[in-house]
Amino acid sequence: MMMNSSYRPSGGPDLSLLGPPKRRSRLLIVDDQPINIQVLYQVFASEYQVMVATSGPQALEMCRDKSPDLVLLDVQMPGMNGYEVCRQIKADANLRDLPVIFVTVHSDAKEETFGLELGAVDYIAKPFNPAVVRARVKAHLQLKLQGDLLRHLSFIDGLTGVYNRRYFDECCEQEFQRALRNANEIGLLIIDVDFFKRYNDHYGHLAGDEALRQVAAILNMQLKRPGDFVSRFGGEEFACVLPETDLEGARGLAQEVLDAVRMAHIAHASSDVGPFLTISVGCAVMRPQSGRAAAELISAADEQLYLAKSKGRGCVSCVQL
Ligand SMILES: Nc1nc2c(ncn2[C@@H]2O[C@H](COP(=O)(O)OP(=O)(O)OP(=O)(O)O)[C@@H](O)[C@H]2O)c(=O)[nH]1
Repeated sequence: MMMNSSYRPSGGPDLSLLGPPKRRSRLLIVDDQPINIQVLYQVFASEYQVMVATSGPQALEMCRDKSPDLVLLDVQMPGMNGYEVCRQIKADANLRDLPVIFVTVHSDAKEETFGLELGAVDYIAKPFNPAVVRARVKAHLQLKLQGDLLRHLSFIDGLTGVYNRRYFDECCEQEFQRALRNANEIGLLIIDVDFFKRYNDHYGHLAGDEALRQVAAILNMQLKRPGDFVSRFGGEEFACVLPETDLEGARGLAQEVLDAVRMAHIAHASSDVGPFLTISVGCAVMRPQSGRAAAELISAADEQLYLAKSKGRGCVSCVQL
């Protein structure tokens, strides 16, 4: 599954997803006949946020822009029919998890099988019983929300609550491609806790875990722009992807996170840097061009981290590619 960064809050994952839903579910009704729209609207308007599209292309646009939770899709429409809309939804990595229910007068077994094979979750024949349609939609929405939650959890690091390496790998590549398309710069920080083996040896592994949680929370707080995100890159390493950020901006942020960790005054009696826990930060910035890869940005930030370590730790090292 692709993650769409436009829905990502700054810094870390949206933990509000773990609680009860904060908004009404969004239904998109797609039909070219106003009378059909009206009937379905009346069935659902009191319970859901209902949106309407009257053609296939408009439906696809609304799926991309308005993030509905479920689509009720008429089959027979002039121009692009419902089957084609469904096919395009299922072919789009950002939309393929969106449940589609066909609502149609053409309800023979062959048509129904065809619609389900295209990836629809259900097929409702007209004329329909409103109570049955309501119940079916409710059941499919519950499944959708559970699926969303599971997908979301699969991208979170269990120890620190920030995004995990899997999320980093997908989203760093996605942001890199976006920067390439828009001719923007992109920055990457790779952050490592200094003398962390000694920390574990001195305070114990559980205290080490707690220190990692604290560092993750500090990094989360420092990242304020909607596209920025923190992830756990490895054991005691974190990575921050900074879309649309130049060298000066990335260097400034790197220094801010460094200062914030130091100012948290987490005691580290066996560090050579000072009495408190510190981090080293490798920072790389580039304006991607075709033929270049996100891996280049990652290995450059990693090299800078190595330089920061060799300069004595507790500092930032940056490069513009
Ligand atoms: N408590 C805890 N420790 C971890 C975790 N993941 C990795 N570590 C520890 O982090 C330590 C990293 O050690 P090193 O790679 O030698 O680096 P370092 O001691 O930080 O030394 P420098 O990076 O050179 O400053 C190892 O002892 C790992 O066991 C974790 O999830 N929890």
